[in-house]
Amino acid sequence: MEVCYQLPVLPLDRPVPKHVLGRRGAICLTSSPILFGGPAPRQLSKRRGAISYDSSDQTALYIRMLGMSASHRKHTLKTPTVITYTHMEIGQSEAEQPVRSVLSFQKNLHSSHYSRNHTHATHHTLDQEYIGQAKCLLRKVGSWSFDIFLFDRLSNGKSLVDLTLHLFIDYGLIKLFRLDLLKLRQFLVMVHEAYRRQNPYHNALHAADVTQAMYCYMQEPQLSESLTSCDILLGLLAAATHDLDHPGVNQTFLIKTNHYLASLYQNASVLENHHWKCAVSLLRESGLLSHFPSEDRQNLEERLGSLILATDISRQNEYLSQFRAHLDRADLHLNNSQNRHFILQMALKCADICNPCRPWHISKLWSHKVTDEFFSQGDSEKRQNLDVSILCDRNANTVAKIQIGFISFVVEPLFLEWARFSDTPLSQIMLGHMTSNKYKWTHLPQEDLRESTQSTSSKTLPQGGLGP
Ligand SMILES: Nc1ncnc2c1ncn2[C@@H]1O[C@@H]2COP(=O)(O)O[C@H]2[C@H]1O
Repeated sequence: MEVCYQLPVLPLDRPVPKHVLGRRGAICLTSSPILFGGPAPRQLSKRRGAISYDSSDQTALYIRMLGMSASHRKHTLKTPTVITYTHMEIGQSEAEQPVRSVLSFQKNLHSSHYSRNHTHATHHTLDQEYIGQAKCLLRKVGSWSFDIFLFDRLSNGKSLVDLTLHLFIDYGLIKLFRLDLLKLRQFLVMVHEAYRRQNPYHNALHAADVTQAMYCYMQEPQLSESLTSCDILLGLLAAATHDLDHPGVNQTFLIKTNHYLASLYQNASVLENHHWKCAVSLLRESGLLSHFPSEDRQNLEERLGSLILATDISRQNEYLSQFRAHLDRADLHLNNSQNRHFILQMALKCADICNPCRPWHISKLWSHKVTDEFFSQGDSEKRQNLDVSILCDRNANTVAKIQIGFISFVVEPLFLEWARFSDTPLSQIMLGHMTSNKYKWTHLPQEDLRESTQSTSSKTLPQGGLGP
C-alpha cells in the first residue's frame, strides 16, 4: 500500500532541525532516495576479505577461541527472504526435541504464553503500564550506569519490549514513520518471545542491554548531530533483534553437529544470518512497515542485515582495521550516508560487547552469565564426545581468566578506537570501568569474585515482588 506522507518536507540527507522534532534531533521522513533507495552501503555489495585468522596476534587468537574457525569462513550476504524457521533445540537429538520444534517460528510465537496473555495489553502505551519505579528508572535510560537487571525485574521480565517502545516514543519515531502503535508493540513482543529465555546470556535481557547501550552511543554529540531518522530507526531495530533466536551455542558447535543452519548459510556468519532473517521475518509478519514503499522496505531490510552481520565477532579485526584506517585518515564525515552506516555498525559492535565497560556490579553479572553459557556448551560437547571448545571447558577455565583475555584482546582494542572517534566523557567512563574491571578480575581472590556475583539490583526489589 502506498502511503501518503503528510509531514512537512524535511531535508533527507541532513539531520532535522531540532525545532521540528522537539526533544530529539536527526529525524526525517522515509521514502528518501538517499536513505532508502540510494546505493547499498559498500559493505553490502562487497564480498569480505579474510579475517586475520592466520595472524599470530593474540587478538585473532582470542577471537578464534570464541568459537570461530578460519576454514568455515565464506561470507555472502544473502538476499532477504522470508524463511519459516523451526526451533531446533541444539544439542538434542530429533527425538528429544520438544513438540514446539515442529511448529513454525511464527506459530510458536502466536501460541506462546506471553502473546496470549498480553494481547489486550497492547491497548496501553508503555507509560500507562509502568509501575512507578520502572517509569522512574526509564528517565535514566541515557545513563551508562543504567541497571538493566533491575529494570527487567521492575518490568516483569519484559525490559526489551518496554525499553525499546519507550525509545521509539521518545525519539518520536511513531509519528514520523506513521507507525501503528499496536503493531509496534506486537512486533516487540514477538521479538522478546523469539529470544530463548533458557540461555544464560544470549536472551532478551542481553538484547535490551545492547539496545540501551546503542541509545547511549546514538546520543553522543557526533552521532546525535548527524544521524537521520532512518539511522535511528535502524539502530534501535538492529540492537533489539541482533541475536534473535540465538541457540546458546556458537557457530563452531553448529558446524560440528551438522546443524541445518550451518548448511543453510554455508558455514559463514551462520548465527548472524539467522538473527537477521528472523528479524526480517518478524518485521514482515507484524506488518510494522507494511505502509512503506516496497523499495524503502527492502533497503531497510538490507541495511538491517548489514548491521546485524557486523556483530559477527570473527570479523572483529576486519572492522577494526577499517575503523583505524578511517581514523588515521580522518575521513569519516558523517554527512555521508555510507560513513554514517559504518559508524552505526561500529556502534552496534561496541554495544554488543560493552558489558566489560559497565560498572563492576553489572559487568560481573554478565561475565558469569556468558561463562555459564560457554561452559554449558562445553558440557554438551563432552556428552557428545566432541572436541571441547577452548573457552567452554569448565575444567580448564575460570571466569576471571576468560574476562582478562576477552577484555585485553577484544574489548580494549575496539573501545580505544571508539574513544578516538568519540572523545567524550562517556568514552572515558567506559574505558575507566573496563580498566578497573580488568584489574579486579586480575587481582581479586577467586573467593571474593564468587561472593560478589549477587546483583545489587536484586537486593533493591520491592517486597512482594512484581510478578514472575
Ligand atoms: N564478558 C564476556 N566475556 C567473554 N566473552 C564475551 C563477553 N561478552 C561477550 N562475549 C563474547 O563476545 C561475543 C560477541 O558476539 P556473540 O554475541 O556471538 O558472542 C559473544 C561472546 O562470545
